[in-house]
Amino acid sequence: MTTDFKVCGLSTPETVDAAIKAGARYLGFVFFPRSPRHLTPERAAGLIAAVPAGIGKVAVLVDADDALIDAVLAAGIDTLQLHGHETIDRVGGVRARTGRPVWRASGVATRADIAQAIASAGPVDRLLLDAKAPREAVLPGGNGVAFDWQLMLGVSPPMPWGLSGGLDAGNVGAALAALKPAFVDVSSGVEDAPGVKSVSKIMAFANAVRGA
Ligand SMILES: O=C(O)c1ccccc1N[C@@H]1O[C@H](COP(=O)(O)O)[C@@H](O)[C@H]1O
Repeated sequence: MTTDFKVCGLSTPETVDAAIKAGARYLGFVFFPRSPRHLTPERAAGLIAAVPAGIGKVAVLVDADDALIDAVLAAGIDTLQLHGHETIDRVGGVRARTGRPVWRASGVATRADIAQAIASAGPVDRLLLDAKAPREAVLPGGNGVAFDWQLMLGVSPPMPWGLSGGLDAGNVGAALAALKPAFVDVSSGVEDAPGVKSVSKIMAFANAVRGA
């Protein structure tokens, strides 16, 4: 069975279409002005309108307020990926208020980070383990950096979890074989430049996931 994958940071009709044709289970849209992948809810609505039922439309949010969350849901988003410093109470509050699936993303650089990510995830539907952002990074994610996957050996999070950070067509097979996450998430690894997605790299990533 093929592992589910998400293509994140989509911003054009062509690349949304490519991700759908490649078999992505989730499409990610970033609502964070400092990101080169940032979209307004209005622009996202135009892209989401073309997505068939059955494919998840995930908003990547960083410490978003309720007004932005309501705007992205109105744009057609169905799943909320919280990628900032949201507390357990905030995660639970967003889930209770919206009734939508919530994913909690956490940065990993050490085994202690993984334990902390699990302990502080709150009532999430999925946990997304991403590489901790480099000190000089402007973004909390989407930096194309992987963490040391050996840190996950022997760790079995009690909730469905996904792997992200620095994945691409060349390494995702090894990641899947070693860690067996419920899903994988890619952004920089299917780009020609920050924010510029590549149709051929999306296809190559999908083939690598299927071949794993
Ligand atoms: O992609 C972004 O611009 C972004 C901005 C703010 C928070 C998260 C972001 N992306 C997420 O980062 C990971 C890993 O991305 P990459 O493959 O290493 O580039 C992924 O979960 C994206 O959803």
